[in-house]
Amino acid sequence: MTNKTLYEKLIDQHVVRKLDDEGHVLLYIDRSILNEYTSPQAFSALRDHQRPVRNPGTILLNIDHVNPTRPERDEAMTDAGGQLQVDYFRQNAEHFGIELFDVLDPRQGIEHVVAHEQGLVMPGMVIAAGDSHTTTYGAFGALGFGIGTSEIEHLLATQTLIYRTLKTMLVTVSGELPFGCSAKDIIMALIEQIGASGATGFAIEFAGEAIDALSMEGRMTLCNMAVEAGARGAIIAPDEKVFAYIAGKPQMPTGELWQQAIAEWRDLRSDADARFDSRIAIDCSDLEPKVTWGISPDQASAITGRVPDPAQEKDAVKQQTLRSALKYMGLEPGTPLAEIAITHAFIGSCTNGRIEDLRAAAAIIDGHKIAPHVRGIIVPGSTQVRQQAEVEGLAALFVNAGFEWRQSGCSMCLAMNEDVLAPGDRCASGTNRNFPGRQGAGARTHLMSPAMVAAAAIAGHLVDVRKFMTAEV
Ligand SMILES: CC(C)[C@H](C(=O)O)[C@@H](O)C(=O)O
Ligand code: SF4
Repeated sequence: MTNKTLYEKLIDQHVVRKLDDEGHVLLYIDRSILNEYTSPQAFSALRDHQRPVRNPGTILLNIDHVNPTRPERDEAMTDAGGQLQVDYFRQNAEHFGIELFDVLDPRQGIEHVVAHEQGLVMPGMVIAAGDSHTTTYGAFGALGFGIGTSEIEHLLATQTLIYRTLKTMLVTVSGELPFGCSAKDIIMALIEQIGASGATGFAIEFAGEAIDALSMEGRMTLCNMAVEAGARGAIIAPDEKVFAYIAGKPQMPTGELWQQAIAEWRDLRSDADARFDSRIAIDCSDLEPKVTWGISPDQASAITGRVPDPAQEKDAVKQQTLRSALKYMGLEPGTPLAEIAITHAFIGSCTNGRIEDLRAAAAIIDGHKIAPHVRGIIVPGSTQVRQQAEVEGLAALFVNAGFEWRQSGCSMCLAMNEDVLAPGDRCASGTNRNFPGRQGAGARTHLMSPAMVAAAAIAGHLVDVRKFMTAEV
């Protein structure tokens, strides 16, 4: 009998060599996904030293950050900088013999949606990629984490990384998710509770009945956004739901190999007496739909709440932090959150751009029109999600309600293409980051679930989604 956490087991299985007594190891990496934005210098360094990529078959190059999402798709980027990045990315794919999902590829999309669609994520894997939301893969019982450009170079050259093992945090979520709430509200509640750096230095394991009950999409939302609490890894022990979801995906084993794989994957769980460095318990039965009112993901509250009053804050530093958040957000203390008017509504991103998110939004929008002063934009997480939404009639429903229905990419999640807000714009956003300028210089972001965004788009202001729901929705 061992007493290890799932995280420790995955690390143990991937350690090539222990490097010191401070927790540094040489870690074997099973898979990597690179985007056009964070990989160029890594490739340049390999070229300078005339090094090959050690195992090109384990890498995928995928364009998502800078590509336009205008409905009529072509290969051209909007600006010269983006075009340069994409052109170099294409050259690197060719030069190093690595598969590329280019803009017009039917498999293209945001990397954290594409990866599992293509069956690249399997339980037990360690996946390091040039993007912080690689934590998403924890939903499949894989350890995923983001790496910087020099680490990408090391990984490409050696298939390994110098890695510092993390402390472990068990987040147990009990209770039944209430009406109107989703995985987004659970993760926003956790971040609000522990703070935007509350899990820095930790790998989180999520467990408990509310996690078991979540769909795969919900689990991905949860693990994806765990990085906004500082976690460089968030993992859920794989169960039958995972196996059913990944079965038959491209690149998954089949037949006898598949049977062997799931037999091994069923053992991927923390031991009953595993020791965690930290434990957090959340009862989700009294959650209410969440929104952020500030410039950090932990500056959040239930939609029934009000903009906080800095004067009530005794701690001078915290008071100043609050004041500057409200100044940037253009909000008055005490304003009911449900009275904050918006100019934009955005649904998309690797946090909430999957088919289930679009279905949740459509269920709210059905039969409504968006408020005349609101520009509503929906950017599916992948080309596959887009096609699926069209087949299901969701796209038509969005368009009839007044939304723009666009092609896939990161888009207004980080505004690196032409999908940029203007100073003073205020966006109800189903994304993951709300720091100043995230969606455009001087623009204001309120994070929330896609259903909440849909409701806000209709109302023209932040609003409690439960007002738009019948008990059956
Ligand atoms: C561009 C990339 C480095 C970045 C990340 O790592 O997360 C981006 O995807 C984001 O969401 O801010
Ligand atoms: S959708 Fe947003 S969070 Fe996700 S990878 Fe793209 S920019 Fe980063």
